[in-house]
Amino acid sequence: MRRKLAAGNWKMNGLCADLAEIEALAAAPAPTQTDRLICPPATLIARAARIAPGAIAIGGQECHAMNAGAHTGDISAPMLADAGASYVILGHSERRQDHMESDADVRAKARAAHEAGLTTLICVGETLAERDAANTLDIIGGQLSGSVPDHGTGENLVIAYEPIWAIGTGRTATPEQIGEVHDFIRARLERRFGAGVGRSVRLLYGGSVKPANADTIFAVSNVDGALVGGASLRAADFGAIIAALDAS
Ligand SMILES: O=C(CO)COP(=O)(O)O
Repeated sequence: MRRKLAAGNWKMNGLCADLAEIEALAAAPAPTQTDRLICPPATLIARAARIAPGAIAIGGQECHAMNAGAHTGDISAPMLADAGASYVILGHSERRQDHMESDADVRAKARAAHEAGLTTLICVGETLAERDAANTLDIIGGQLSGSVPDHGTGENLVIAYEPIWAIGTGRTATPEQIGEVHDFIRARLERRFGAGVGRSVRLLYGGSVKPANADTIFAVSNVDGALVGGASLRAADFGAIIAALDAS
């Protein structure tokens, strides 16, 4: 059985004082079937990783495809691992848009991350125009084949479906929309990697997940957890989402 995963993406939010939110999560009763992950800004990774090792995993939000070199401002996968991260988010739509990251870039970064021992959380998702043109599954299929490296395993690969129109908008995809895409991703992974690996990769939904809609989302087939933005910044909200996932 796949363990559930509640992942928080703090994006460009969080100062040292906000580490108290991770401390508050760590002080709450631990879920039994759910892994917890926080991806704070890179400046906080090393300190965050010392708060609750083994209980709350810490991840980066991006890494470079090279391990070291003349790349001012970038962070490599071995650096993330060295700071205490065990996961990294790759191919988030904000990175694809703001930094023009292509599927090939994401794939190269994922390869470097796996070599550094990190679990990659690879994001895919369509724009509203693509959905309205009935291209959603084609777009997701293309992003999966382009972004996910061949050597992924059930242990080091997580896929997050984040419809771009649902991120930070308060507009959540319907259970039918989420189910259709998650079933499609599962089928694609099984076809490409075989049933063993394909069935063990965890699939997360992301896009305006809140305590109020968590139960509905976690009841959808092939939803193994959530990648949460805004509602992961406060322990009270993220804790409620974790509890809903653990009980689902
Ligand atoms: O992009 C997201 C997580 O990676 C979702 O963000 P929100 O939960 O703020 O919509």
